[in-house]
Amino acid sequence: MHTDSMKDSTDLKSINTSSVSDTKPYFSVQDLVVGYDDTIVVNGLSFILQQGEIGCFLGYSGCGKTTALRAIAGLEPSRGGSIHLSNQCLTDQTASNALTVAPAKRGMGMVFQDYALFGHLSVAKNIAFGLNKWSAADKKARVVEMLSLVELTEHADKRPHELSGGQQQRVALARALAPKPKLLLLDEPFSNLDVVLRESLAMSVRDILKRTNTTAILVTHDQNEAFALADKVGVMDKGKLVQWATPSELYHEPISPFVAEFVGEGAMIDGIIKDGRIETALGNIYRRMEVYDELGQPQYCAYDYPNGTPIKVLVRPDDIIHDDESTRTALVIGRVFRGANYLYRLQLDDGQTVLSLVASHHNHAIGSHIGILPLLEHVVVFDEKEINATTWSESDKSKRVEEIR
Ligand SMILES: Nc1ncnc2c1ncn2[C@@H]1O[C@H](COP(=O)(O)OP(=O)(O)OP(=O)(O)O)[C@@H](O)[C@H]1O
Repeated sequence: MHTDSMKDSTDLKSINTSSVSDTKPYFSVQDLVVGYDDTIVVNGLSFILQQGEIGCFLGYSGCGKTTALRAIAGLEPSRGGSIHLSNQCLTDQTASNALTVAPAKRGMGMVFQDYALFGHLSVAKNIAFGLNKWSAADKKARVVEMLSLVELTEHADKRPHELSGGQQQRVALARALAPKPKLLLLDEPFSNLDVVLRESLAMSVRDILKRTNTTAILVTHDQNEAFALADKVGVMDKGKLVQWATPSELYHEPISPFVAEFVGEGAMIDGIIKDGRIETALGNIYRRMEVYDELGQPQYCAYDYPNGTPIKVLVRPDDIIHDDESTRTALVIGRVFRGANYLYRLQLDDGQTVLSLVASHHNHAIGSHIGILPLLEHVVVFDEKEINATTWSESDKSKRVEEIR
């Protein structure tokens, strides 16, 4: 079963990048391998970005995000694979004469976690730093433009230490963007900032990158940041890109239980196949086809598994609705106040737990039972080989529609 996003990355293998120039992606990484001494840290990374797209590597600490970013910048040597940017080959270890373009010649800008600003230079001079080959007039105009872009015009003559953390990071962004890089790399750019500022700065950075049509790659371990900033997010695990997809696809169509549990909140419950449906402690799940009849009713069909096959079902907090009228109840075993909502941890009759988002005026004590209404229409299910059995490829779907008709 394939999602379109999977096709994006796997189809790359079949693209003959030398002959089909108009279908060539703006930026492509193919089978990249990077390591330190005897250890492979990035293992076969492949993805593409179109011009102006923002990509992100998301993953636990140590999974190889920064190493992948540094190899793209040319700061770590790659041991395998190729990288192409805007019709230029930056490294190709697959060619008979392996080639590598030096970091300074790759046309990339970088923004780091610690801003790396020059403390003795003014904001304007920091921004002008990479423009030494520009004429004085062009340089001056570009600095004015960048100051306005990051809304720091009135701070042009200040030193970095006179600015807040968020302002300093905007100076770093303006400095990186000033020379018009072909690709901007951002390594945990907001991790020194407090949580509230992080999300609003991520949104304003996205706005700036979109306005300047900048192609960028962000590294973060914070999924809110990834979702606020990126068009495509790659979830990494042990040096591999597990899924490269839009934030919404990652959330609704995770390719494996690892992605499902890493992205968003939720709980996995057990199910078992019985006559083409899945029996669970929350009720039966029928395979939905995302195909509708003339009356707009969704069409269902049987899951392709024999009776007795164990299944894992991902239940998100918004799949469990609190309903006082419901005869199905669950025991409140924990809760977290989230302002508008409580996130309840609920125990089902068979001991399994699920989460539920409930408006915070419904204040139920730990130890009480509440009525629940499970919405099992869009849950994601995984078989024993950890394959997402919910996602339909277009060809699987049309074949199935034909069979049903
Ligand atoms: N210079 C180095 N020499 C040897 N090993 C390294 C070096 N840099 C990183 N590593 C190792 O490579 C692995 C991946 O590190 P990397 O910094 O790429 O991970 P990361 O996903 O960016 O982690 P974090 O989110 O903590 O920054 C880790 O096990 C790390 O210890």
